[in-house]
Amino acid sequence: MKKDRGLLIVLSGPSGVGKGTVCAALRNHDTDIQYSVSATTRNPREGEVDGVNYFFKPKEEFEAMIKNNRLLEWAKYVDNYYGTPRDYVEETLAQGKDVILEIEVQGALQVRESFSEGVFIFLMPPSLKELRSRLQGRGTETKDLIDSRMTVAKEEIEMMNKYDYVVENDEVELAVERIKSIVTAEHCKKERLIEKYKELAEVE
Ligand SMILES: Nc1ncnc2c1ncn2[C@@H]1O[C@H](COP(=O)(O)OP(=O)(O)OP(=O)(O)O)[C@@H](O)[C@H]1O
Ligand SMILES: Nc1nc2c(ncn2[C@@H]2O[C@H](COP(=O)(O)O)[C@@H](O)[C@H]2O)c(=O)[nH]1
Repeated sequence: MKKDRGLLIVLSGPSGVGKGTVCAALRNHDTDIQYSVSATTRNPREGEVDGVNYFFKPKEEFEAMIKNNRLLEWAKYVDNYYGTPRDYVEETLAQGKDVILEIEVQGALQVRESFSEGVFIFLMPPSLKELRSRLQGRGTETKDLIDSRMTVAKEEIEMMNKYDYVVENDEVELAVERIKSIVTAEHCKKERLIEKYKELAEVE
């Protein structure tokens, strides 16, 4: 029997809302979701590992990836490039496995053009004050960079109506449960199942 394609899940939300934290918690649940590793030109943070957190690339190499169509989407975000390697996503979906992309809004809108059947989730902070406090608490950016990220955050929040679902990340485990429920519901959508059960509907 032909294997169904996996579901493409796009998780966006302002920097510091907790996308990485929620995805890390989701990995502790038995979901079989695969995680795409992005490429970026930004410098690694303390503890980040090349090939695990990101593929860290020099600008020229990233631009070559764009030119050679090796990215499913890419965007410039606060002075650095970020992008999703195409092959991993396409191969994993073709194997019937779900893939999650943790990306900002410009990239998500590009993905929407080629994967309209994907599920697009926007993670929301309880408030802007809490968002700033999470960014400050993470301690990975200077005050100026936090200000730049907060400016982009407000623009991104204005785009939440472009998404299929909005999930508040008030508590990590609650956000994880909400995302798991969305994924389960998407798997039960009739558009995904009509083809699979077509034969059962035929009269004997
Ligand atoms: N529900 C939550 N309550 C309190 N703190 C949280 C919550 N979720 C995440 N955090 C904290 O907020 C900070 C930012 O989280 P995280 O790095 O996961 O955000 P992000 O959205 O992935 O950011 P970026 O887009 O910059 O990669 C971290 O210090 C994390 O521990
Ligand atoms: N369009 C894309 N955005 C991405 C990708 N990988 C990460 N991101 C987003 O960039 C910002 C900043 O990330 P940080 O690690 O420097 O804090 C954040 O919103 C990420 O979600 C990608 O492949 N494409």
